[in-house]
Amino acid sequence: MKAVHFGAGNIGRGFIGHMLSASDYEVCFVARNPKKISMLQKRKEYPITLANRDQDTTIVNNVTAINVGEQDRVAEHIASADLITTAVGVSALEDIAEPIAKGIHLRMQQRNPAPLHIIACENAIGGSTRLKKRIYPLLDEQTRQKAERYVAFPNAAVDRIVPAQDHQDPLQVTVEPFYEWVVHRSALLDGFKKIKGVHYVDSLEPYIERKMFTVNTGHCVAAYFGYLEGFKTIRQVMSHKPLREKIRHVMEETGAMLIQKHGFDPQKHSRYIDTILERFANPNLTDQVTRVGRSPLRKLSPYDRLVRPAMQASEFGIAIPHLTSAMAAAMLFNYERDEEAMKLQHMIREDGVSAFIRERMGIPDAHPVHGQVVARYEDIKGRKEATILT
Ligand SMILES: NC(=O)C1=CN([C@@H]2O[C@H](COP(=O)(O)OP(=O)(O)OC[C@H]3O[C@@H](n4cnc5c(N)ncnc54)[C@H](O)[C@@H]3O)[C@@H](O)[C@H]2O)C=CC1
Ligand SMILES: O=P(O)(O)OC[C@H]1O[C@](O)(CO)[C@@H](O)[C@@H]1O
Repeated sequence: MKAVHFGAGNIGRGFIGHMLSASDYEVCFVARNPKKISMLQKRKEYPITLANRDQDTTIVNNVTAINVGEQDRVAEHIASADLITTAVGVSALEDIAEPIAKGIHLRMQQRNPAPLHIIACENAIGGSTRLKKRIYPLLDEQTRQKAERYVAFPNAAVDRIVPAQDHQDPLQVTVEPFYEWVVHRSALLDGFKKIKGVHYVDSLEPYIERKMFTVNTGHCVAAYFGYLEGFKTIRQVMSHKPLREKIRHVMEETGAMLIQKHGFDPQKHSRYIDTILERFANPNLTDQVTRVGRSPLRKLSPYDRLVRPAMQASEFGIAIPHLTSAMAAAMLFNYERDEEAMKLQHMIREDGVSAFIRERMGIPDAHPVHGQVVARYEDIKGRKEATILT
């Protein structure tokens, strides 16, 4: 069985490539970095190290790579593949739609009757559906009709912390031991080769919401609160007891919503939060707050990890003082090397906080969450300025 994976970055190599190879898929990375591509082509393997006490290392084999710019070669690989996966970042899905569309077109021309599954492994709700919406307009009507029968886009939730890193061997990647990959089973076509270790479910929403609004909410909140306090790494943030408590409170607020919406057992959910806090604090992993807080415009968008749980909690009448503080902290993330952070600061300077919350976060002026976020923003900003002045 053959898989084509877009993005040979941290999650691509450290999670998806590893899982696919362990399930006897031949994996071809479609990547951008010429040095990594050439090394993958020559070596056909790379090491991954677990961030545990013994730093256990395993070799991922049966892999190769091609450059995303070689569109004909990419199309040929897609025409004969069984599975396409992606880990390029949600915003880059639009960039890979065209090469995938060309591959599907060639595949249909070649009358390959085998099912093709396309799974976006990104931090987003409905990532594969979003990718499909980018690909379909690029297909002609006949190819689109065939794709409806032979190509499936199951949504998925992926969870494994893989920080940005630099090793002597550019292919090496250190990952946390924990992982969870959940795939929407009902969207699978007959003939799909199961990936070992993947959890297949008929209803994905409870899983993806639990993951996004606990792990991803908690993690980015650790980054934004930590950044405001001047911490560099998530480990430092987690060692600061008052901040760790604040992060837990945010996760308890999203948890109250998740428990009410999906009927999760409160005690089990509390243990889930504990496990996640321990994962953030992993002493064998160094993760920068600026990586975990990256792309704040995306993280503050209406369907992402901050606004979406806040709006749902509000509908259930759940108080969210900590979550609204976290949203305000995200709006104060002004890391100069993050393009989105700079854009965010520019927007707030130009149009004001209220317009940002309305236009970019999708929270109308009259909604109670709107006023709460404005108040928290002014409060945190005021306190920060007072600290700088004293
Ligand atoms: N790192 C983590 O802990 C986790 C990340 N994710 C998600 O996985 C995705 C990837 O994240 P990371 O691996 O951390 O980022 P990364 O920056 O390490 O990897 C992304 C890779 O995609 C490549 N890429 C971007 N555009 C491309 C294109 N058009 N064609 C081919 N390759 C392209 C980049 O060159 C890079 O190597 C994101 O959506 C992220 O939210 C999900 C769970 C955990
Ligand atoms: O690209 P994003 O959304 O910042 O994703 C990275 C986040 O996902 C996580 O892996 C959690 O699944 C964290 O490592 C990190 O905070």
